[in-house]
Amino acid sequence: MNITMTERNNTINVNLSQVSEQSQGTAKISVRDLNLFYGEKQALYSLAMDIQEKEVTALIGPSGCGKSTFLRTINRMNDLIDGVKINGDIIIDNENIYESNDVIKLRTKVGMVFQKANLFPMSIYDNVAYGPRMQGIKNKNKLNEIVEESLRGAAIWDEVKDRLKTSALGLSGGQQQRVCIARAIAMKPEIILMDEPTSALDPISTLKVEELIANMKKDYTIVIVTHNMQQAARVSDKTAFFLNGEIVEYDLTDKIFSMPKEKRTEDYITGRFG
Ligand SMILES: Nc1ncnc2c1ncn2[C@@H]1O[C@H](COP(=O)(O)OP(=O)(O)OP(=O)(O)O)[C@@H](O)[C@H]1O
Repeated sequence: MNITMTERNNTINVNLSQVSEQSQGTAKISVRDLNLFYGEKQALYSLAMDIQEKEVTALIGPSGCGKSTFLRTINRMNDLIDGVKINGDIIIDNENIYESNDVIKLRTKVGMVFQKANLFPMSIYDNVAYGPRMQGIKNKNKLNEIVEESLRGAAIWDEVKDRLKTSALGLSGGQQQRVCIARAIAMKPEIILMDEPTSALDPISTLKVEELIANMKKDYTIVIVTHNMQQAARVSDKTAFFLNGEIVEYDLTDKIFSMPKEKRTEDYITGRFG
């Protein structure tokens, strides 16, 4: 850590009082004084937030403000980038993920869905069964069960059940994205990170994915980056507004969109910049 204990305790006290207003349910993810540097360039500044269990939390803000960078810290995807330095804490279920070396376990618990569907050039079935097979599950009936359950969970079973053995790349973009969600679900995660999951989709597919997200929150804690403010308003319980690597405001989505406390939030959501 780059900061002394005294400074650090002060920071934590300030941050805890900031987040206490937002905390209502159980925090699944607690972020404390999180800073991230790409080489010399700082991209995240002293972030603090509690993300509640089985809620949808949206991250909004203009391009380059650090939303995706922050999202990737939650399953340590930034560790794969050269020259990244991170300090501060992310606590998931009472465990500081940056103090544990079990990144595989973390990424099983914290699944991710990307902007563009990134299915493997293999069948729909094999795409969804890929992760469970890598975890050592070989039993055919068990795999069948996981594949069906995951595709149902991603609201795409009925559309693909008769073509499970055909190439996943033959599906439409919206269907591929729901198979990506099924692939994430197949790993039985508790948290699902979504980085602009509908930005490459048409409006109808977007609505399907949004409905899916709304249904999924009974089972999962979801954190979603979106550029689409209507989408944040439609799908999320809480919204964090990012600007220049900082969280300007984090609150109930209804409040952020109807009565933001900060002028900068208001300017952004009313389209004055970004
Ligand atoms: N791999 C990287 N190496 C160096 N700098 C990076 C890297 N990835 C992101 N950055 C920088 O970090 C800052 C935050 O980027 P990030 O992609 O997290 O923002 P964002 O809010 O998700 O943007 P967008 O909405 O455009 O996706 C930007 O200045 C970006 O240029």
